[in-house]
Amino acid sequence: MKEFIQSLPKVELHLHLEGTLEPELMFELAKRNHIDIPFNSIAEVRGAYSFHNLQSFLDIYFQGANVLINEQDFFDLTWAYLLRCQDDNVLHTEVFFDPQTHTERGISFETVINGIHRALVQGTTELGISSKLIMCFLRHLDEESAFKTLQQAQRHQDKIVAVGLDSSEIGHPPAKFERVFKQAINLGFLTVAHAGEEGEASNISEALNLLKISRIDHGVRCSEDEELVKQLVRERIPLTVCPLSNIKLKVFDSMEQHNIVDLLRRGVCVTINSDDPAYFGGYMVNNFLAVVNAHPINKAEIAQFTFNAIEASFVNKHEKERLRKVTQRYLNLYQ
Ligand SMILES: Nc1ncnc2[nH]cnc12
Ligand SMILES: [Zn+2]
Repeated sequence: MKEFIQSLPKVELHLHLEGTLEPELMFELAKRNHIDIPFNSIAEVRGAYSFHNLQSFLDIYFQGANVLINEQDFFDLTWAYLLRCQDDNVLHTEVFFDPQTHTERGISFETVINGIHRALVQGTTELGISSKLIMCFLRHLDEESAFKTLQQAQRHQDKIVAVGLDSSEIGHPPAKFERVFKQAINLGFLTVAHAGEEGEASNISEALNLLKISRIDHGVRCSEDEELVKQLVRERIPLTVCPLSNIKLKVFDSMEQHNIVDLLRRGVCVTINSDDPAYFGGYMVNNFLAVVNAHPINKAEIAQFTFNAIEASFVNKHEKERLRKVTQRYLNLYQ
């Protein structure tokens, strides 16, 4: 099964570039940019990655991002992630970045996006990995800051396909950003949002109704509302689920208790993603393996995660068809 998962074609739809900052690169960038970090060794960094909820992770995640200063740093971060995609046979990826994490520290929007974009283009030409970029608003910041960020993004609309919403869910419901999302949609951006990760199921409905999102990031707490699950199935609304993240942040007590396989079998368009792999114990293959090791599941069901991700992706219908064919051929050969 391990070999089947390793070579299975994959599509990732929920990945924070800032969450791919491995301790080794953190040290290298800290040295290069003369930034003090509160760790003496890579082992010490990894030792600090023990979280009891989303906020305890976010505190460390924002601190880690302080080593990213120059355009080349954002290139190196993104390129290192794309090499992991190559290792895990990820054919297409749709990645988040949080501009406010950087602009709030005085780094220009251009420095961030130009470094990321250059790596994504190189990923397509040199590695054959296609990608889309999604700009997330930090929901713990105010509406004014989100509007300002949206304005900065307008000059780069050729590089950004959608806007999203991340950071602390509790206390910052989707309604807080209804007007920002309305403007983003008017400008031509697609929309997604983190909802129902730590926050309750009503956040999912609110994000669907007020923010007009194309897919829900996490959304695992939908199980608490039977009518909502039926709606997700009926309308094929995708959930970008992040199994290892959910265990690390104590959304579920164990992988055996995770609801992803149950949702899959009920017909929800669930997908497997790595969220912040440098912090949560691994990239796509590790997330697939963690699910499969905890839940008896056959190869057709495992491949369904890829078919769902293709369906939920923002690529055009010809590209979807191509990815479906590649995946079906693989399944036919190895089933
Ligand atoms: N899992 C997560 N939830 C909310 N915001 C995030 N930012 C990075 N990872 C996140
Ligand atoms: Zn996330």
